[in-house]
Amino acid sequence: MDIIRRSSATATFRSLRQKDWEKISFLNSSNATRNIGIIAHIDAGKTTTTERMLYYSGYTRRIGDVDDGSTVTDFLPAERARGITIQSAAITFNWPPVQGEKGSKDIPSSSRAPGTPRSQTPHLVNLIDTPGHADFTFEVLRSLRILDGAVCILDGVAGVEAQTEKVWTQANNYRIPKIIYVNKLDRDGAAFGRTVKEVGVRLHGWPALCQIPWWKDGKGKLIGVGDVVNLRALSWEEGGDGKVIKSLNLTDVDDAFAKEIKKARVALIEILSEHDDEMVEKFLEYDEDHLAIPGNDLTESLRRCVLQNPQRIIPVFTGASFRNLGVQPLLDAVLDLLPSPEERPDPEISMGVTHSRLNELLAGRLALTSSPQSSKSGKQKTSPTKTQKTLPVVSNLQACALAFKVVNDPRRGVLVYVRVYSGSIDRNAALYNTNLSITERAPKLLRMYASDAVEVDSIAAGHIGVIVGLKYARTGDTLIVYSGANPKSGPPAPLNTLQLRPISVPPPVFFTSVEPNSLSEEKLVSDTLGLLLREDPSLNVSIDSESGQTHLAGMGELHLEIARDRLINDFKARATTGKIEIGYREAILSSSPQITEDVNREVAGKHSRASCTVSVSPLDGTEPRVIEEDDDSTHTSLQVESNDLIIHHPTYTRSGLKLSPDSANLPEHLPLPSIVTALRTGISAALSRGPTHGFSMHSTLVEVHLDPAQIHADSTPAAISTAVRLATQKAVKSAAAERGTVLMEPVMLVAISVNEADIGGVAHDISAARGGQVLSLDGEISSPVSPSATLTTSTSTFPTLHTVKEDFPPIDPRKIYTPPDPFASTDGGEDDDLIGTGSAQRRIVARVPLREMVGYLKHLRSLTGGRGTFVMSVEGFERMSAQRQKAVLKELGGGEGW
Ligand SMILES: Nc1nc2c(ncn2[C@@H]2O[C@H](COP(=O)(O)OP(=O)(O)OP(=O)(O)O)[C@@H](O)[C@H]2O)c(=O)[nH]1
Repeated sequence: MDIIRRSSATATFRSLRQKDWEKISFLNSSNATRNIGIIAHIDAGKTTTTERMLYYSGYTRRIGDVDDGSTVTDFLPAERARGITIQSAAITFNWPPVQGEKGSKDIPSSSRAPGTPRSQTPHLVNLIDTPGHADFTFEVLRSLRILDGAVCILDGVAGVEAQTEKVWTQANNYRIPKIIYVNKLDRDGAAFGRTVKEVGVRLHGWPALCQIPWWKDGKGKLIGVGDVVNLRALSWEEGGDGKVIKSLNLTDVDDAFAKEIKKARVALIEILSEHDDEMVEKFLEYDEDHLAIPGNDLTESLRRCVLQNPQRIIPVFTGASFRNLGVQPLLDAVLDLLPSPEERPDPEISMGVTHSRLNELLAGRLALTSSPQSSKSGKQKTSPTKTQKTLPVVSNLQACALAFKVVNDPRRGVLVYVRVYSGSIDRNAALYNTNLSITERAPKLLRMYASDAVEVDSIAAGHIGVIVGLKYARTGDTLIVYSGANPKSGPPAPLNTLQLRPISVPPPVFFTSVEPNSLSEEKLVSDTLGLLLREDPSLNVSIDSESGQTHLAGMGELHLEIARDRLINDFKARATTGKIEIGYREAILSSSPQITEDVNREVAGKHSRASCTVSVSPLDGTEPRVIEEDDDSTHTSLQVESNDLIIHHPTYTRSGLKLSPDSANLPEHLPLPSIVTALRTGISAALSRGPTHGFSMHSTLVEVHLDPAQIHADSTPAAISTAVRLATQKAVKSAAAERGTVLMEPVMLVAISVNEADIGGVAHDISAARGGQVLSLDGEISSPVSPSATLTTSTSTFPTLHTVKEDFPPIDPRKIYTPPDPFASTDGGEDDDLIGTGSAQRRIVARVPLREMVGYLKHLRSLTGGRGTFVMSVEGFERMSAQRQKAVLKELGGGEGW
């Protein structure tokens, strides 16, 4: 029997000083780095597992506990109070632990002996802990896009839950290699086998069991795991901190367990051979002896399979983090099986209408292809390639990074977490923000260990770090360093529009009012709201032009509750917030004539004037959302939330060139891009309040006809915004006077998991009592979206529910090997049948108006004896019937608006 001590015994990671860090230079190489996320259903044990990772890697001296609020990663007061993770915490540690302090000779070498796994040499792990609650899906998404790999934690009692499926699908969309950790196997009712079969059926991949649970005498007490890859058993001392692991040969464990490990080994080789030719060769090389192939060959084969796209093999590990059992081998698996930044696909970029890949750009091989878009006339046009001739020197592009998270730290100020994709960001570098078109300096750079930090001089490609001192950068912004750029005007076009993997922000569906308690509080409240928006772009702040009231809108009730908590408890803003309500939208039904509005007035002692001509018309949901354009187009199209905006500038190209020497000039201080920004601001304000009920406008096409003669030498952006706002308001009113407006309501795509016995009652309740439309039972979409529905915004965050079948053919659970479950009431065969037919647990997918889903969890629980769960995301907005509209208006106060 061997004792394995894969945890820090002497030095803590934190105790390494800056100069020691520099000495461990291999840790800075990106192939010794893992940027990993932990994804799972709420309460599966992400935070509990992360705390153990920090402890075993030597970063913490005691294990934090979710239940007594002492964890490192859930560090927001609101998170600690609720025991859930709200904000992704990015933390860095190394694994296996660096044992030497002060850069001594104890620091191991980076070189790996042939035939040994990667986990034998120290790596730098950047771990992103993502929230599990559905309201924070956006938070999960923006973390996902910077990850190179993910560990998906499952609750071994509950199995694969609805939220897990959703996040898994999202991770598939980003092509993120994943491994699974089945947690909580110490609990009564733990069902490893059933969970593994659910992985196959619901996550559409073949589970490759790298470990199986070791139950004492085959009964329900978990004492360790069987290591299928290395043919050994690992045990942890009961009640200990888990640092010491005993490794036993198969001859030293009871026969039944040894036999099961061998059975699992055969199954593992079989499944790998189906997906990896090299494994077939190994199998033949070792005379078709499943037990003779060395463990490291299996690890290499697993790695190749995990990196395949699409990923069909899902390595499975197991344990009980709360009992300090199973976490170190999981960390080894992160290094052994998940990719380094260098092994990831070239990141997607966009520059204006061009879509390409970052390394293509850097290598000067930019393929300038536009995303397929159609014109309003429906005609397809081939993509332009003209930008090539104007492409500036790319070798001056010294760094390209994505700000994936902004956090206001009470001690350090605003922290901007970045993932660097190329080059390196050095201290004091001038960062050009391509979303905001501004340059900011990066005065201080940090590497974060949850709430602790080490200052560094630079953050290199492949790494995650923090920039302190940026005043404007927001979550989701792309930051570039371009040598020789003028700090005012930024890098040359089109590099100044370079964006890394942009994600679309779903429309907020709930809102609340925020009222400062006194005039003197107004500034703090507005600054704090500004900061909340920098942190979380899925929040939205608007000011009702009539009542002057501030509205804070978000994705869900919990989302807004947390924002409210942050505002009042964390930032100590003195404000009163209203009830959380559904954010309906208002739409016009007919078009307006062209309306011109002149502004000619004194503002702050300065004379300013501008005119604008605007018309509006309804979008009926069948119109394409974006019209094709290139730098030579004589219009600019933009989207203002769910409304389209087209600015016609017949005498100028989109890039600001005058088409004929005879056409009127634009004033020098107002180039076309500044005018477009001013127009957008004014139109956005006008559309934030509908003419009849005061809800913001939806499905409106606003067309501005820009005549340079209307922009004068004394015009200002503010005057242009005001003129266009007034003109749009008048145009909307005129359209509403013709045929009125209609209310639109958010409609959710809902996935409900229930037991077989409850399916009829729940489906009936959805369609009869809640006006929902059942789309599928068990993931089979019976009918697409209702043809009568006016869905003008499709924002579903799990659209692949519709495509799962074609991407991944169904997996027959009878073909998945699993060891017996100690708590199983039926034998394995019957259980297989249950899972295969979906009789064990059924899933209903439906479209339901959000209004009918408020308080649904409680109702579902009562319908299903507490067993039903559901997830939902916004699918779009739909016009309401006259009857529903009447009911809603009555509820809101007699149809007089608010
Ligand atoms: N019995 C048992 N309980 C566990 C285990 N792991 C976690 N728990 C408990 O499960 C609950 C949820 O654990 P968390 O670690 O907060 O789960 P999470 O996935 O981070 O949850 P969110 O942050 O809300 O997304 C806590 O009460 C933990 O103590 C385990 O291995 N065994």
